[in-house]
Amino acid sequence: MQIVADENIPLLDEFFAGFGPVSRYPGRSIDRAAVGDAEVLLVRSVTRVDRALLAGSQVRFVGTCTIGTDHLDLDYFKEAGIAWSSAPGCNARGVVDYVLGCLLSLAEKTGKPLAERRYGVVGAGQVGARLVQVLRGLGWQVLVCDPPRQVLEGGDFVDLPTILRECDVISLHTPLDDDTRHLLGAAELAQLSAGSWLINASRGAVVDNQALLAHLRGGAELQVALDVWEGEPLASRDLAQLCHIATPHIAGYSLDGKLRGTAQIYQAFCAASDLVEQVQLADLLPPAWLGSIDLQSATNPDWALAMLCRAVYDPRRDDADFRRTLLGDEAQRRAAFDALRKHYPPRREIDGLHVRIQGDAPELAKRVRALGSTLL
Ligand SMILES: NC(=O)C1=CN([C@@H]2O[C@H](COP(=O)(O)OP(=O)(O)OC[C@H]3O[C@@H](n4cnc5c(N)ncnc54)[C@H](O)[C@@H]3O)[C@@H](O)[C@H]2O)C=CC1
Ligand SMILES: O=C(O)C(=O)[C@H](O)COP(=O)(O)O
Repeated sequence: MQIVADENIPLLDEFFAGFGPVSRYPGRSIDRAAVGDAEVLLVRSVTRVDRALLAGSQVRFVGTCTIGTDHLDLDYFKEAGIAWSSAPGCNARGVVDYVLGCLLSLAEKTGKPLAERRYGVVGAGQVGARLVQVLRGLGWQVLVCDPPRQVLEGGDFVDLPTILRECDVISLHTPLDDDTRHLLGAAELAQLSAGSWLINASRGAVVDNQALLAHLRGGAELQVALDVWEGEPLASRDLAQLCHIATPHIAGYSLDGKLRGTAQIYQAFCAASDLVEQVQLADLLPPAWLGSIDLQSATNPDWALAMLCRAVYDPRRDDADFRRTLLGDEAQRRAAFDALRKHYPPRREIDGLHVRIQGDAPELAKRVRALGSTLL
């Protein structure tokens, strides 16, 4: 069985070489010629997989080692009888860690205490629901907008206009589809109150980038963190320069998340092919890099929160790396966007931390638990 795969999928050999030869290509170069006689196609988010790519091919299974599926033509897969799988939730924690890092940085820039903000999470699936759990665990006020879940479950959801009106921090975590394309356009941006913060780590086109640029150029009092861009790998330089945090679509790039993505596709492929799984992610995942962290009971809880998050991940490093690439011409900027992603340094996840508190410190313990870290 021949397998064609994006070269940026980690652990390809460990999980897939047992099934047949694996040919690797840059994701944006996977075309009909590359697919050739392959029966299995393994991609990331940058390969559009549709009729144009697959019609007449031997491909019977498509796996995307990502959460998002907007690059897949699922209607065509159904029509053509092609089995497929994404990797739901694989890198959700990485995105939560990214948002936490953005919040810490925004709080420092603006001097606004995080506990006094009201958070609006738009899209409460694998990423959004985890984020809500962390924010509420910290004792912060959170409103949640998720119309599909609201229809199914009822419960404590609000609509988008309420989020725009009542929240001063908005974090977007919807898929990209016909309903969410430009979910935030000029009209919605105009409803944000002065001093708001906007974070988008979903897909670029969930926010109308031109409208956002015009809004910021018009002097809006809005702080923005963008990980995703319309037109990737070419991000708007003008927009990036007006953002407080600008990164090249790496929010979910934790090492654990990437490896989980491959493992989930392997599991889905085995299930679709009636094969018994032979490889376990637990045997391949490196051990935690930080031993336990000891905190004294007198430690300032807010300092501890920032220290624990940043001990694992700080998006300001990714922002700095990305910002240095913005001066190039368009071809250089496209290449740099992909290169930063291809050579992304490994990072772990905040909930992998083990923290010991010396003495009784309920506020400290609350923060450690809220982060999902283990309290020893
Ligand atoms: N920047 C990055 O590195 C990453 C980005 N993503 C993006 O984040 C998106 C969300 O990821 P997950 O939470 O894992 O997906 P998910 O599918 O688990 O959850 C999405 C949620 O959005 C809700 N939703 C759908 N339409 C909505 C609307 N119009 N308004 C509000 N909510 C709506 C759904 O009901 C669902 O609960 C992915 O589709 C992907 O595009 C995911 C991982 C990493
Ligand atoms: O999982 C998703 O969805 C994402 O957005 C991934 O972080 C995208 O990673 P690549 O597939 O673009 O490497």
